[in-house]
Amino acid sequence: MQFSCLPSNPKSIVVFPPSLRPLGAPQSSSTAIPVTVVSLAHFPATARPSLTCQRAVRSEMAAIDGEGTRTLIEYLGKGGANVGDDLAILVTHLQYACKRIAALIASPLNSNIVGAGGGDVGSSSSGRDDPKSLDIVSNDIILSSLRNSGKACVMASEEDDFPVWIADDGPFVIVIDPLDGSRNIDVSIPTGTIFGIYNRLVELDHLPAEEKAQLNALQSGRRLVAAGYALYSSATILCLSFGSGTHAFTLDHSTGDFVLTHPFIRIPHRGQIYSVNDARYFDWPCGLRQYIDTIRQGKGKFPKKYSARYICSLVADFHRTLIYGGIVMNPRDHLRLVYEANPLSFLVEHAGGKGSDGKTRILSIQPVG
Ligand SMILES: O=P(O)(O)OC[C@H]1O[C@](O)(COP(=O)(O)O)[C@@H](O)[C@@H]1O
Repeated sequence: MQFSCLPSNPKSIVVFPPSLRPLGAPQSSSTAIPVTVVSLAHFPATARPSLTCQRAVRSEMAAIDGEGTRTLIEYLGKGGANVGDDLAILVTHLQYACKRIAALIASPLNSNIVGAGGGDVGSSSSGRDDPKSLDIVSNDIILSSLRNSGKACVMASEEDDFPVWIADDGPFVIVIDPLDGSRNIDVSIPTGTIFGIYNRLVELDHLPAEEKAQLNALQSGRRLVAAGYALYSSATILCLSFGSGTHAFTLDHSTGDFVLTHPFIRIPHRGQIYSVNDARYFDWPCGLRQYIDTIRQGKGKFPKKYSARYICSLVADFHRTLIYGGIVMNPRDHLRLVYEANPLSFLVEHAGGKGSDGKTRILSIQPVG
């Protein structure tokens, strides 16, 4: 890991390093990677949004300025981001699934289900009447929504061993972690759903379902059409990007609508918070130890001492970093490129930040398995 290349006074950052992969382990969808989120100033001009994209953003902003409250459904339509009918329908089904998961997590009845911390449940070897974990129930909710949408060809989920082929004519590929952070659910710590959306690769249509499901799910993050997360916390937030800005919607429980509350999020140029599991300090490479030591003593170019915040729930730690700035990272080997790092990197890049493994742009890493 090359943390020596990080500035000693980083702007806002998210990091998950690859060199902590077990030796010889392939870089794959199940591989952890470092992610760095830095301000737009750190991008070369060529990596900045194109003029066409900037024009689309300006007209979208004008549309938002001219109106009051805007719901997600309105935002998706012709007067808003105008994402196209297929994508609008898909996202409508996904947001419904997220609302069902939010309700499930908050329900007193979910003790009949089992938190992911509750041991080995819901596995295929269990009996039919065994309780399922909330992860598995969330996975089922998402799959059924995608089937109902008619717009998904494949769902690749962190919960499934293999991607599930849904429909030959579904235009979109969905990669998803249905319930991240669920280890903490029994103590009501925030959790989240993370997803990415790709176009179906029509050139693979002739292949057997299993093969085309795999290959469609292994697209590079650069090909993402959209990405998002739902944060299940004191408020339920749905944060989305369709490639022109990153926007967050808050669930209004009185109407059941997601309302646009954070249009065009810009990650602050500089934050004062670092977020990492400090207990692993002695496992970190020395570059990372030096970097954290420097910022927490206020010895970088930015003279203030950074504070630590670590919820141990990726969506919650990421969301705080997106809004307040700073750096969030996981230098261990258990966050996934396909389901977690790619969608979050897409979101942070469209908010003016950066996702890195310490030396490489996350979105440029080709998943291999
Ligand atoms: O134990 P660590 O290294 O602090 O990891 C915590 C991270 O693991 C996660 O719980 C994800 O783990 P899973 O992918 O196994 O659900 C994240 O939400 C969190 O950021």
